[in-house]
Amino acid sequence: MSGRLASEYSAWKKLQQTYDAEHSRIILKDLFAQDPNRFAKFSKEYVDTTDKNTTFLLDYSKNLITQPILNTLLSLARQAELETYRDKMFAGEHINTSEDRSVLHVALRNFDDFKIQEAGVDEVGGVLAHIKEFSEAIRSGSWKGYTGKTINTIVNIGIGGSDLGPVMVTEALKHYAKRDLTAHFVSNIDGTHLAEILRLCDPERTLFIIASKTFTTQETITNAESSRDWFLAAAKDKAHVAKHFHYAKRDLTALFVSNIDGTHLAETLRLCDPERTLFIIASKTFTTQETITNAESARDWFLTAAKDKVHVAKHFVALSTNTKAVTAFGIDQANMFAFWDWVGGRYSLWSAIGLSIAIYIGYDNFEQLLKGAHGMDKHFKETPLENNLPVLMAVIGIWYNDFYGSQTHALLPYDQYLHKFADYFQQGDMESNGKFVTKGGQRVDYQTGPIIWGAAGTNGQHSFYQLVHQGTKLIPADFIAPATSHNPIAHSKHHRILLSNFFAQPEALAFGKTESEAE
Ligand SMILES: O=P(O)(O)OC[C@H]1O[C@H](O)[C@H](O)[C@@H](O)[C@@H]1O
Repeated sequence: MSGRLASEYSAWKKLQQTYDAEHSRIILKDLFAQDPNRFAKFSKEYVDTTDKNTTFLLDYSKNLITQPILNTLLSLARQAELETYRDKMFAGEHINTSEDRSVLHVALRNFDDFKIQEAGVDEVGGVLAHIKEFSEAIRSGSWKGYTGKTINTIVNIGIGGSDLGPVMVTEALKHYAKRDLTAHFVSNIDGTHLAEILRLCDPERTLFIIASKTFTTQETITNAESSRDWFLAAAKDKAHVAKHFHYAKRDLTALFVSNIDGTHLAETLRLCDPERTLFIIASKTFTTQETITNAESARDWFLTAAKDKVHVAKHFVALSTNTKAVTAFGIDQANMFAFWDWVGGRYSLWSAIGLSIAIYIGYDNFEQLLKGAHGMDKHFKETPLENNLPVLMAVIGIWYNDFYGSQTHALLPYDQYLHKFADYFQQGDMESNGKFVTKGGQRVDYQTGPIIWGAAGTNGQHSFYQLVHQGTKLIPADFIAPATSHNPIAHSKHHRILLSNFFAQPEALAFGKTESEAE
């Protein structure tokens, strides 16, 4: 971090020597056979310091590491001054030297805990109060559109960080949303997928379409049987398992437009009633071509119905750092939700860019989201590297990317709610690591990060896992651990698939099934 090449540190050289000398002997089943305590040694439970009920397990025992390798990886982090730069970041120093900016997304969810000196940090509370007031007005119906009707649809127009974060979180926290949906698709065997959809269905008005070429696919048939059970609990007589149609009974719908291809906006507007739609123009700079073009088209569409420009104020708000461009667009400054240049686009869901989340799931739930992230910030700031979950995941990632030469890293959450997680984290990781020079301007001679990809795990099993498991060495065969008494979770096909996920992408652990859940 000091500007040197990472490959110049002694720890890097030692890792290279270790890899060259030992990697052919690092076989997972042997590591478990040699050490019955491997799981205990290489797993950590996270307990949120502010909410002891918030816990999760990080199991990194199924990675191709030994204690000496992990120690050397942590030495590398120390030689690169990770702790010093972390502390500088939390102190508000301008560690983004190319733009002379601080990097302070942690200040968006701080709740006055860390003392941070930087212009704008003391304004965060005011913006949150604005988000609370506005989101509650939309949700309660006290905010009325230009004909006096309540808002039932919000359309977020934004791209990159101004789209991916809110899309991911509104999907992940859908359970808490004020909404009803129109057409539903169930694929994941994780019961929450079907359960969430059945919550929206009236058995008297629902049609189930069982789509399966073979009619034997386990996930589909299980879901079909559960749906039939649910239906019969209400309908009683099997004779009724015949004709059922459902109709939209929409409450509050959140839609997202990002692509400049006009069909994205056009298809979205088909679902909107101009009298009851709120457009949220989400752009940090308010100059991004795709977003501004879509915002102008949305305004034209709205004015075709509303006629008078004065009504724009009731139906358009902006999330931006650029007051001048927002007011020039015609949005009332009172309806602008500010943030600051120290928020990177990929971290902006925690800022005013999260307005769509707050409206969709309610401000109190949005605040819980911020507090959960703050708990992890505290852990990252205060925990020694040996026990520091994000640091452990990061250094294991370097081991695979730079020494094993793994070029891609799949994120495969088995929870349907997280089906947008890989899309979101592609930007988080790849935009962060997408550099080719050091802080000192020197060209690097190693990989700075993997290609991030992924999907809901169960769905991936029926599309791309075949190549992962049986293709030409995308993942070395050693990664697929056979069942052993020391490795009890590897006793079924399903568990072997879970294991191989763990080998390739440690971050998935925090979000996917834990070992005990898998059992
Ligand atoms: O929010 P905006 O200013 O419209 O920017 C949208 C996106 O633009 C660029 O691609 C940046 O690299 C991203 O970090 C950003 O999220």
